Amino acid sequence: MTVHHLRYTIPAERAAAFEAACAEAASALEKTPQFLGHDLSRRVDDPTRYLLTIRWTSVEHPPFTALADFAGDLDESHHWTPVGGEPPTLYDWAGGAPALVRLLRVFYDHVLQDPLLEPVFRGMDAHHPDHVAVWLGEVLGGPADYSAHHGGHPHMIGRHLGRAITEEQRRRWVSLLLDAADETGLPADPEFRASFAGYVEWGSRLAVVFSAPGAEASDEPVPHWDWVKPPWQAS
Ligand code: HEM
Repeated sequence: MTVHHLRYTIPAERAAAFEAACAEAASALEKTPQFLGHDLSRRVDDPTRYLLTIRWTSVEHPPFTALADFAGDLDESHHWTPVGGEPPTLYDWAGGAPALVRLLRVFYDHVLQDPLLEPVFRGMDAHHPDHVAVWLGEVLGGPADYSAHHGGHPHMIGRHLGRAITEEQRRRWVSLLLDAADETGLPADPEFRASFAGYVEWGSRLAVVFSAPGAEASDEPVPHWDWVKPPWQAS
């Protein structure tokens, strides 16, 4: 990960346009796999000074075309790298693609034996477990292969539309996945599991929302999930 700091001096009369351009740039960049997030701050003692912080996967990233009008207001633009090296992603910590494929295959074996979930997944695509492993890998900071080869977020959402998943089914899905994490030996440290369970809870609730009558597909990018409390900060 690279942290990109950009400092701007923007006169008060252009502040609203600048903030709007930053928001527009960020929403365009969210669709690119290199973008991990951003923050825009204003200096407490001088509101004409802005600090735009962008987290990228690497120094190779798309330009800020939406901010071209403010190029002359840019005081400084530098890339920063974390001291002590790159922190591991959740994907690396989990054991990468082999660990996720193992997890999802065991999980869907159990799903197909579960009376509540079997009807939902009856006749599912034989590649479904591996596709969900690719999805999960991208969410947890691994390669952006679901976006590149599997239709990205719109495809994933599309697979849930109209399924009317119940809360009881969602809970069972989550519970079986966490059981499979134990069964396949996913790291059991509290920090990893809290982060993993957090995503599964969030994602499964969105699956319910998108499966409800009247829900529509969206073209948002695949979400990125990060450590809730990194192990290197745990006391
Ligand atoms: C974090 C939660 C979830 C994630 C990350 C997830 C992920 C995915 C993905 C990536 C696909 C598309 C796979 C492909 O590209 O072929 C998919 C399809 C599907 N999901 Fe989910 N899902 C979640 C929750 C749920 C829940 C709670 C249910 C129901 C209880 C569900 C039911 C389905 C079904 C039935 C399909 C279509 C399977 C097929 O016929 O191929 N999902 N899911």
